[in-house]
Amino acid sequence: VPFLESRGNASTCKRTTVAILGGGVAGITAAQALSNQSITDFLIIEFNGDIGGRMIDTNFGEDPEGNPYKVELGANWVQGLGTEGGPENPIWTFTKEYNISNEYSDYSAIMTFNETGAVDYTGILDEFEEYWTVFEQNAGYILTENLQDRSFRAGLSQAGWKPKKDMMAQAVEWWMWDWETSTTPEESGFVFGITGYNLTFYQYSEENNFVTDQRGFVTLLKGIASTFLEPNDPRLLLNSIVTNIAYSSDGVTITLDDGSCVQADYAICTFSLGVLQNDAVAFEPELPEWKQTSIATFQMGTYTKIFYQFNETFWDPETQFFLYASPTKRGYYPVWQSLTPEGFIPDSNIIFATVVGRESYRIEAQDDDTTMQEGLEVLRQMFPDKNIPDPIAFMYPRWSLVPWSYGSYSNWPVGTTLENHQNLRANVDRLYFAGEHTSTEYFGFLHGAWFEGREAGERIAGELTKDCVNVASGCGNYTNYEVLHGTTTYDEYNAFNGMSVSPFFVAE
Ligand SMILES: Cc1cc2nc3c(=O)[nH]c(=O)nc-3n(C[C@H](O)[C@H](O)[C@H](O)COP(=O)(O)OP(=O)(O)OC[C@H]3O[C@@H](n4cnc5c(N)ncnc54)[C@H](O)[C@@H]3O)c2cc1C
Repeated sequence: VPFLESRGNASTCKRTTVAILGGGVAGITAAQALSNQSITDFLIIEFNGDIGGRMIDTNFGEDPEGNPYKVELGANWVQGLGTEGGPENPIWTFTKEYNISNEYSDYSAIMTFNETGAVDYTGILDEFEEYWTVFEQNAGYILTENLQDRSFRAGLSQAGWKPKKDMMAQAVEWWMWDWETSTTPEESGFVFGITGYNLTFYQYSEENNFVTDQRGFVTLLKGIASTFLEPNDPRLLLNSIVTNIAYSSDGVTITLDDGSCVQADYAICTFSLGVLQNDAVAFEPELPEWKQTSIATFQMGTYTKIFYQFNETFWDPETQFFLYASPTKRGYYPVWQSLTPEGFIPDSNIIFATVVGRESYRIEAQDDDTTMQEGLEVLRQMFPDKNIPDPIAFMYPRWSLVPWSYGSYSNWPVGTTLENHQNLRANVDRLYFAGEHTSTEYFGFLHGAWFEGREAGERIAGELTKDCVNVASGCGNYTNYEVLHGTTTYDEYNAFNGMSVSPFFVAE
């Protein structure tokens, strides 16, 4: 295929100043930042038929009148709200502004179970909380002294938390770690695991509010978008799938799957880390080594909510969370969340389980009925005295297979550095990047995407208008690191360190 043909005939491309690739939170806040600086010539190019990205709901089950409920498949909580006089999470600000119905998630409204039924091991939860202070001190020391990072598992273990084969302790650990990050303590880095937690929950607050709005959580994003987009605004291209991004120091040409193209002075790619990792989009030229390394390094987790609606609430109607410890498998249908309590959706009789990571991949690969039966079997163990009926509705998404996301949200693996992550953020020529995954402070969260979209928009607006409003970190190019250094110099590979043959030795 001739080069020009592969990326569309540039002379017939739509022209725009800034192409915003993706209409999720980051794409919308990027466009808003441009609008705020009077740059109105932009195009938002979005795969789906609506904006929102990972803020996405679906109809599920039915209410007493026979109308479906709305449940959130993706983001569901405002995480870390804010304190009086302190900084406020922007997602919380807009949740209030657009009257998004929500309710405080009370993590102490919890009951604990194992395969024999209800067994109170909430004491282990309290114990883990006490260890958390030690984790924080240790991680803080490693960060300030620039010591070698380790896995979250190693961090836990060195602080004295060793769940061993106690499945109830493992369930507690899953609830406190895997549930938030979608990854195991073995896969996660220690320092940035603790840092990420602190920056959201200590900077704002330790409150998480669960959104139950029957218009969908995305109503919030639509509210923000309505401040600068008209209804049916021609600058929003929906159902438009980007396949190819050709970039240079002069501009960016974007090709869509129908062969049409957009030529822009700048572009902001807000596609998820999963999309970038799955080669769903081709870059011309290939992204530089430093960029590719960062894309390959960070992890895309998968978080799966498995929804059941019953014809009655057979569980305690006031309890929000039911934690289950499987006798054989850590992370097997571990958390069940009820929508019955006051403030949620009381008449719904909806309860949903959450699994992450490998368990998500396992159930994604099997049919719905098999998964439904597995969950029911767990519920029958948890409530041995109840006669548990078959559900009247059942559903779960398969996030790791969704072609516009390929997973749920990102996490920092073992042994990475701030520099490597900065490379994930950094632009390559006129092609900028933003999204949940580029947030150093709030990766994995809605507010991370919100800040990062705004920053990319402000950096480009600063270049175009010569008026830089992003005072904290400037406008135009992001910092990037061409070379990432290891911690062992080549001459240390010697007999004194136990390596008496060269690591490159090959017997003749
Ligand atoms: C199951 C789940 C639970 C979560 N829970 C929470 C939570 O409770 N609280 C919280 O704060 N955060 C939560 N998150 C994270 C939050 O949803 C994300 O951080 C945020 O929505 C990411 O926004 P974004 O703009 O970076 O990316 P996205 O929302 O993914 O936006 C990128 C956009 O690009 C589009 N796109 C992708 N590929 C293409 C292509 N080839 N061509 C054109 N367009 C394309 C996509 O359709 C999408 O609209 C959750 C996420 C998931 C999946």
